[in-house]
Amino acid sequence: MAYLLALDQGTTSSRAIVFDADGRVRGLAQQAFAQHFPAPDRVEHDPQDILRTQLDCAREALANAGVAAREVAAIGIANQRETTVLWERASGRALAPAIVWQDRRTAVECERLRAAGCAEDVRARTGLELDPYFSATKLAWLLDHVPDARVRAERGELAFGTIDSWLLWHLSGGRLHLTDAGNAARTLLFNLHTLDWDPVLLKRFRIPPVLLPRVVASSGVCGETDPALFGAAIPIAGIGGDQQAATFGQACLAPGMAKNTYGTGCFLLMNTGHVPVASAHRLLTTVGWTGVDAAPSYALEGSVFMGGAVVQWLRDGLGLVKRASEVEALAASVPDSGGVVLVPAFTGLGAPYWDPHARGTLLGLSRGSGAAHIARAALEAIAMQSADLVQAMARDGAAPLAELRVDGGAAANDLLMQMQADLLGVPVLRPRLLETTAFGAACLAALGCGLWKRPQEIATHWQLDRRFEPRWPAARRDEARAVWVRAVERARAWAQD
Ligand SMILES: Nc1ncnc2c1ncn2[C@@H]1O[C@H](COP(=O)(O)OP(=O)(O)O)[C@@H](O)[C@H]1O
Ligand SMILES: O=P(O)(O)OC[C@H](O)CO
Repeated sequence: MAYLLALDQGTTSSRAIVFDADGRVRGLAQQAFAQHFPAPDRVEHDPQDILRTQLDCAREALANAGVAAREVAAIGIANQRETTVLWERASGRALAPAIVWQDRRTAVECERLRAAGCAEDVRARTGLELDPYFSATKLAWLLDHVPDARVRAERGELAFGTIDSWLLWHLSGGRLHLTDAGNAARTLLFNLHTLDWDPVLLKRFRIPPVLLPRVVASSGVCGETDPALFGAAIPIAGIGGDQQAATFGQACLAPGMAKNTYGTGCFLLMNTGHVPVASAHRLLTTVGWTGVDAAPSYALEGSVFMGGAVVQWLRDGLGLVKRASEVEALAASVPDSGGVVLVPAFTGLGAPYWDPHARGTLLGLSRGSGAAHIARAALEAIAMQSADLVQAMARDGAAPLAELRVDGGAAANDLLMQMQADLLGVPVLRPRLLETTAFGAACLAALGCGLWKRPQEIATHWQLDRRFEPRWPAARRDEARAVWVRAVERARAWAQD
């Protein structure tokens, strides 16, 4: 039997899963790692923590599965995207903490570039917003603030990478400096149309080209692991940003199919086929994957910064629940939120608003409001933000959504999934395997190493757990949406000054 090892390097934890050739989970390991918030607008990870936890998980998952490295046909990597690492080529040592995708320290620089009239051109080239979310301004910040970094970069001593590149470098003992087009497409430095680094953008963001990884196919053998790591060299045959990987793992292979992942944030991606569809409503156009069909696949994406993280805040910030899973019973103990609306713009608002100055807002409180109403409002906010994305996609002329496939930690919440179906007016489909990100990475690797022959094989492994049917009439939906729109207006631009 041949096996696949999927590495899922997420924002709050590293995971590894061993799948067999029929797509069944054989072994799993997960390790959380420290989140660092050195200032209100900063979020950092220690790149060494990322590496250590990821390698530990890989070894533990193999041990749990009772699988030896030589039995693994290929490794697939899925990773938190945009998070930026700068390291020294000679030693493989990171020069500074990784700047995480949620970090807003470069908001002012993005504003300066927008004021200089760059946003439209950047959008046309990259499909992205000029927002601190993406890697380019984070990398420029590192080059400007780490002592000697810019000179050393110019001399070719340093390497830049998103987390896929950082892992690949160390998995290969420093031999591979690579990324895939899906990850590259999140940097603000990559041209969606030429599928290569864009010289105009490199100049605009002041990035020396010598820092950049080589772009390879998302699915295809790109190298192998250092034999010292797992006891034998393992081919590496899949690379995907975690949201792209989840879209692949959800078998959203045909244009118009969409998935939403409810993790720390919410990420809704719709496959648009082999053409990049430009958004007029501030969604992102992104590369899905390459190397699967002759032409690359593209997606329209909406990214919400606070998804399941709202529930973490109820737990850690307010102490309303002890565990995230308890929020469902608390919210279900009241029939509605009693007029309470929470806009969780704790780190600004992502798509379709892109307002780094919006802040969290709790509205409609009365003497009767209690913890349960706030919990319910928090779940509604997650569903409302996702509905904003679907609405923007419809306004962009996307085919009406027939169904939404869901995954991620918070998709386990039945009440939230029912709210989502009610608010969208389409069925929400939850698969049995919620680890679709890791599964997608395994699928990219299985096809990349030739273990699987056709992408359609993925669909044969996708199994339904539960289908949530919409129950609200359109009028009720519109009413609820109108209240939400008013609440979002109150939250916007709050921290402008
Ligand atoms: N039953 C639940 N209801 C609502 N949210 C939940 C539930 N279980 C977990 N979560 C939330 O889901 C998130 C974890 O999901 P996960 O997919 O592991 O995230 P990530 O990959 O971003 O680290 C956390 O933010 C947590 O608060
Ligand atoms: O680690 P996740 O699952 O929260 O995903 C993070 C995204 O890739 C950020 O764009």
